[in-house]
Amino acid sequence: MACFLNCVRFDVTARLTDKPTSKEGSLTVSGVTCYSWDDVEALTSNFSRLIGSGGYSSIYMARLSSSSGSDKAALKVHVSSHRLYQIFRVELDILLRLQHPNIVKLLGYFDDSEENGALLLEYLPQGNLQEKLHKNSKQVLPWRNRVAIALQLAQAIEHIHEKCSPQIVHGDIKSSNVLLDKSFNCKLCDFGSAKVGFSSMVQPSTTSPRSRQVRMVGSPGYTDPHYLRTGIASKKMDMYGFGVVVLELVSGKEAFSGEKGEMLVHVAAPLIREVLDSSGDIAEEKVRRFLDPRLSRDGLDINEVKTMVRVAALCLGSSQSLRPSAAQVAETLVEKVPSLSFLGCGKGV
Ligand SMILES: Nc1ncnc2c1ncn2[C@@H]1O[C@H](COP(=O)(O)OP(=O)(O)OP(=O)(O)O)[C@@H](O)[C@H]1O
Repeated sequence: MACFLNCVRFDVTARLTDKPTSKEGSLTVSGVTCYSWDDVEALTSNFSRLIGSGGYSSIYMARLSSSSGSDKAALKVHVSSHRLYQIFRVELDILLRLQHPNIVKLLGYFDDSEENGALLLEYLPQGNLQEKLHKNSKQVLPWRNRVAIALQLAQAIEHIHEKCSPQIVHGDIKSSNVLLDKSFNCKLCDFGSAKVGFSSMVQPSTTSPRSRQVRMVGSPGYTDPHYLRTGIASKKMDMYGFGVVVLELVSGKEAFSGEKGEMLVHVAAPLIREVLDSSGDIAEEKVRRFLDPRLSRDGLDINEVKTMVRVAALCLGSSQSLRPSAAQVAETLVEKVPSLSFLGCGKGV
């Protein structure tokens, strides 16, 4: 278990490239603990339970001892490589400065300063949104949770885009990067592709083809065509990914179906065009046809579904400058989706 040898203040305004001041033993800085590799092995009972995996990492169940017993946590171990170590550092540096109810909380980390790194994160028992929507057919995510997730994701994005300094572009908004707590609240995770700084547009920080290959290659079905053309990351690229997630929430369809070789943005293209070409009004019958057939129609307000489709369409527009900001999206949802009143933020019916 971690032993607390020291306690120092960590300057959260320090440059993102700054490293923590000590690697010897466990060190707690602003509530975040720096662990040794022995600690990591103990926390995960020697990596005995894998709970998730991604392109660059494996995620293991961890247990932290507390006064009431042991609390669950998730340990994200990055693939050991000098090249991929940079991705770990980006994610660590960003999570060290982010605190938001809808962003996954960093509890601790291991860093050998060369090629190995691991992040200890709060454990989210409902897993990721992609699995919840597309892989678990028995438990259908109710409509009000879907709109709540859309709002909370918009608020998380608004936080990184507007409310922290320096500002952050996430760079990989997708449903598998939205984790869910026991009440299905959204927690945005995976900041390994993020870009930091600048106001609205962020050039790739390195231009060598090798490093660009590692960073921000995008996920099928979610990548902004503007980014694919220019290689320039921007806040509006996050809004594009957000638009795809909203389409998934409404339709229950995957962003990219490997089986059909089909992208959701293409399936939804006629609907999106209709929203963008008209003043925003969409035929109810088309919206109903697009809606997830597993959702109960009882008491479902079709105007809320229209609002969600409209929001998605605006985020997916080809002109980046016309896409709404996360703050505008959050405002629209609060204004026009009465179901959100259960969160204490909607306008109510
Ligand atoms: N804190 C957590 N609690 C529960 N499950 C988690 C947690 N963090 C990650 N996971 C699971 O592991 C998966 C992969 O996590 P994450 O996206 O952070 O890894 P990655 O290697 O960065 O993935 P990517 O391929 O998207 O870059 C998540 O989709 C989720 O299912």
